[in-house]
Amino acid sequence: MTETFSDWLRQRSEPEWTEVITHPFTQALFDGLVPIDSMRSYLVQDYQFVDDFLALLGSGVAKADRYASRLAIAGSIRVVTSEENTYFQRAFDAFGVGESDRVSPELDEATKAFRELMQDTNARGSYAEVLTVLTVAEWSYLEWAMRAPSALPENFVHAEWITLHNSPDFRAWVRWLRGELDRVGAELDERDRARCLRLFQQATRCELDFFNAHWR
Ligand SMILES: Cc1ncc(C[n+]2csc(CCO)c2C)c(N)n1
Repeated sequence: MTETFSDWLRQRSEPEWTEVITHPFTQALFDGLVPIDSMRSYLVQDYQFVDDFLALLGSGVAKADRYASRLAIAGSIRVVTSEENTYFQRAFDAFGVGESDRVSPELDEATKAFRELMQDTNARGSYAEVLTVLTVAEWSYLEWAMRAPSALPENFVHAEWITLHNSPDFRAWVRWLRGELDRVGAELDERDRARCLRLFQQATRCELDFFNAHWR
């Protein structure tokens, strides 16, 4: 078989997958044309998303079947809690986002749905299922960001949101994540593969709804 498990999952998540990675929000981001209010609310909601994402990475560390995998996931936790966190703080400072919107904003339906999916997977999911949800979130972001032109928008809030997601380090992390999902997926029986597919499709739908919530 030449088709990998991650390719198999993605192909069965069309057309939503392609709608995510070519979303008009991302095109407007490249052109520096996302209105300030949309970018602000998107990042306020995304910061809440990142909280559960971080918990899910912790679940991956706990559930991994070998030390090398725990180390790789722990390395990504370091990025989310350092570079990525300072980006949010600087963007919030630039937009004048107050404390309550940083810590406990009212959540959009799309944010709630995504958080529930991550929390359920954290509480009940196998290692393969945790990897599935992590892979959708990271791979889809890499794929839209790889479509960016070399000339970046002027505003750092827009420009860094692109470069965070297409840097060589981020590419290497996504490559590792897919390879890990392929490795673990190869051992699964048909029923467990089908469970991963359902989750992959659900997470892709959540990504699409998340962009849509901030786009007109
Ligand atoms: C809705 C939504 N989906 C995916 C990501 C991507 N993402 C989530 S946490 C993180 C840092 C991990 O290295 C990245 C890139 C996002 N930000 N928002």
